Amino acid sequence: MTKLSVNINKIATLRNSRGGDTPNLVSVAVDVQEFGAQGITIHPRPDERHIRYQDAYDLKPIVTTEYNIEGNPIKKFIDLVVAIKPTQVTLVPDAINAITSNAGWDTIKNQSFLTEVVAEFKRNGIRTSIFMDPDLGLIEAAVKTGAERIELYTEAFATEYGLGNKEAIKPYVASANLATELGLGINAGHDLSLDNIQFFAKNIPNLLEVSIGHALIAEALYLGLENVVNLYLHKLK
Ligand SMILES: CC(=O)[C@@H](O)[C@H](O)COP(=O)(O)O
Ligand SMILES: NCC(=O)COP(=O)(O)O
Repeated sequence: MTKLSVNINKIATLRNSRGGDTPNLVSVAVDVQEFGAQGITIHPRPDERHIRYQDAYDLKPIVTTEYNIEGNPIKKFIDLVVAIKPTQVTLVPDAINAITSNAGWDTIKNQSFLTEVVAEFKRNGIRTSIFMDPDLGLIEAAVKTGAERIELYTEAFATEYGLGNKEAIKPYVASANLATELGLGINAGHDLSLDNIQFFAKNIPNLLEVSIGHALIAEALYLGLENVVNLYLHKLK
């Protein structure tokens, strides 16, 4: 079965927008796990515009499922992850000012850098996953870094599937088959949603974990809105 890791970046975005502590990130993470999610994902960015580095520490004692920390392995990020020792670190080659993740690693160009970083996390007992486009050559190079998993970057699939192009799954299926053959575990994420997740998960062999944030939090708003509006109306009677 594929595990669902809920990315709670957007909860932190909402909290930060008022400068206070509503919604409380730790309570949300506790509830998300209570509701059955099998993991919590955060992606602290260098500007801390949503998840703050302190959040990563505050979450550590309450994440009883898989704790996945994503980010670009700059020194500050590596130190944070090594101090916290989550279940998994997902390496993402973010540009400093990227609005969101927009590319996977070039595992050929960055082979020696990634190999060093993966070894450092391995020494600390942390599983490493590499965020990747569905490119067979790059996946062959990924295994040489020593990483245990790859995370397939699903934005291209999500966009094409939304336009009705189901063929967009093909490179992901081929990538998953190759990764399995090479002994790499398979995660996936970015722009997965209630609309596309079932099709994606049904077609990708050996999909271990998906991390979903942006759409899941938006869907939680849509699906919860009627209930909350009615609760307010009731209080105003
Ligand atoms: C690696 C990945 O696809 C997600 O972590 C995504 O980047 C979410 O980050 P933001 O919430 O900052 O958009
Ligand atoms: N690794 C992907 C992730 O954590 C969530 O991405 P998104 O659902 O916010 O696009």
